[in-house]
Amino acid sequence: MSDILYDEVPSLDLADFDSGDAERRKKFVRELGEAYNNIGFVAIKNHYLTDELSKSLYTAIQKFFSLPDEVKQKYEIEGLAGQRGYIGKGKEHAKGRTTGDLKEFFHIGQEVTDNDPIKAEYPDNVWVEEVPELKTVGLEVYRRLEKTGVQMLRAIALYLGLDENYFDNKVKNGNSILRPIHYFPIENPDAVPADAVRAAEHGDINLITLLMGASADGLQVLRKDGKWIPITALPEQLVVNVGDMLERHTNNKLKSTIHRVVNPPKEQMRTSRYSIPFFMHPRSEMDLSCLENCIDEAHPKQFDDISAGDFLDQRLAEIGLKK
Ligand SMILES: O=C(O)CCC(=O)C(=O)O
Ligand SMILES: [Fe+2]
Repeated sequence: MSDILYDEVPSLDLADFDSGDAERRKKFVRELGEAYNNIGFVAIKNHYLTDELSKSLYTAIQKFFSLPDEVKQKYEIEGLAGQRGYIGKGKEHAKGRTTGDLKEFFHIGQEVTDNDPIKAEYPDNVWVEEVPELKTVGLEVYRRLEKTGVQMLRAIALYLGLDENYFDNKVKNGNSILRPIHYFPIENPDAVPADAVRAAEHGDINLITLLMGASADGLQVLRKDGKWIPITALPEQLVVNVGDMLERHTNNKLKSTIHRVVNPPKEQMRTSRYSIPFFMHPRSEMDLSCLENCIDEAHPKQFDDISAGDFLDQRLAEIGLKK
């Protein structure tokens, strides 16, 4: 276990892992593992998303979120537990809280294009008549982030002493979600609940999260010594962090670190913040039981056995999305 106290999230170059050079690959795996064993977050460059695509997606989502609330509500579909389409202001709260976060968001899910029977498990995506480009751009970004995630999981598998392709078939047609978020302007800060924040402290539910650079500051990660560290990814970087599913599966070896998005100073509450995380989920049948090689005398088994699907359902109820 490494005890470094980072002042910023470590930066890695995915090209090191993608290169055919064994030493560069090993270095990437070692540094990634060290960071995930410690702070649970890294920033990577040379991923598979382009600047152009990311800009196009930001443009499309800004167009969507600036539609009147009544129009956006057409895309908020009952019975989907917030898994597709629009989720309105204040609907989601962090686990263990009841005050809703000061955000609205939109979910794009997996499009199964082969004849994998898992297609029947997933609700159809919800597309927006007023912003048709959200579909084309959103799906392209989804595919590229998914591909980047597969590479990250290969490096993680090697760090864990597993076969490099251990996660491949577990995330193939997995239940991942692309979530453009709008932290909306607050005209009157005194009118919102005193404890309401943009995103209250939480760990992500999924295996790993890939986060495109946000439009403004505010994201912070909780370091082991209790200090909140701001995350400032460079424009060409993606932030990739460990989620609760991976923490569980690795019996706490890899850390799902608590993070939050703080409110801006009062005079800037009238400004928007946008961000776009991609939550990489496996197929629901994946067994999240602690890996044998992550259990020993010094690290007794910390979690009960559960499948990814059951774990997700449990957490969706805890954050107010599933009744
Ligand atoms: O908006 C951000 O920068 C991060 C959002 C986040 O942590 C989440 O949606 O899980
Ligand atoms: Fe998060």
